[in-house]
Amino acid sequence: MTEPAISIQNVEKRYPSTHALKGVSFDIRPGEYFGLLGPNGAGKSTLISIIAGLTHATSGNVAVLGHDVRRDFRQSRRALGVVPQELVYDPFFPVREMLRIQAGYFGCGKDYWPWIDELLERLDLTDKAEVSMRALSGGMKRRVLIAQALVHKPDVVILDEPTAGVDVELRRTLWKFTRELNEAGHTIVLTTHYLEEAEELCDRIAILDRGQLSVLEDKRALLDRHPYRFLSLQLSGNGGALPASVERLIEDRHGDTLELKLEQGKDFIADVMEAIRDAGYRIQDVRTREPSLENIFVELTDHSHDTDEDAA
Ligand SMILES: Nc1ncnc2c1ncn2[C@@H]1O[C@H](COP(=O)(O)OP(=O)(O)OP(=O)(O)O)[C@@H](O)[C@H]1O
Repeated sequence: MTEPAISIQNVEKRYPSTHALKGVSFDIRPGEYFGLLGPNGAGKSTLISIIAGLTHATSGNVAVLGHDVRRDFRQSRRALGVVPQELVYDPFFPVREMLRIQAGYFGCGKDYWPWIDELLERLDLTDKAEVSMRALSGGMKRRVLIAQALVHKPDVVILDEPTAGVDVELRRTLWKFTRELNEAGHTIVLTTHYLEEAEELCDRIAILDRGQLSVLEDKRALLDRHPYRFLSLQLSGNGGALPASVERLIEDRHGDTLELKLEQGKDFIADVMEAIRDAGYRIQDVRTREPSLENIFVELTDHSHDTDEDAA
């Protein structure tokens, strides 16, 4: 069997006041584009820190391409490129020099310089190569961070919210670039709060929720497993009260528009429209929409109906 890109077995992490990871196990397969999602405080950053060897798990095992992150730290770290959430850099070095130094930390010498120039090119940084970090804009610094994580051509790349606060153009550049890296054989792990990003890019999705794995599934299967669709109806006319059969489907109303959620095989568009016409309205416009990953995520991580016991 092929070695997992990342293997996570029974990982627990306890901080003095928080049980951040409560026994998490899953494998990330080589070559996949993997989405690690979860609400704030779910434990994503803690798990990434453990994978990167920056924090130790309280118990459990993690390996990158078969290298245990504690016992074989150097090899596991060498196989990994982590694009961090926060900007950390030395302000005085010019960009290209800084990247060459960074490559040196991984034992990568001059034969990696052409790759560094390629990274600069792909991230639109070539004309900034001689500029010092402190003179770059926030978006440019973020591009450098990505280059920095990739200087040693790691097999596995972790992107921890790479597009938080970046403009649309850079976001597009990054999407394209990471997809190309993935096509070239790199395993990509993406954490993001932009669910449309995960929906667009990822093959499989894991959702961490309060320190536990609540979902691990192919994206397509996850989307298909939620068999409902949204119906948006624009009404006119002075009709009366809508029947209960329609009222119970209403998710939102704004102006003359009703947003309804219909379960496949149970609620039928034709029946709904007929009931609305019978109530004395004209239907001016009809739109339907499939659920997005965002809708599913909200549904799966909504704890508003939980009891206190569930949270413990
Ligand atoms: N160094 C630390 N010391 C104590 N508690 C911590 C520490 N780091 C994280 N925690 C706690 O562990 C839990 C998980 O936090 P973590 O940052 O891993 O979540 P996250 O899923 O990355 O959240 P976000 O999406 O907000 O970044 C939280 O309750 C957090 O307060």
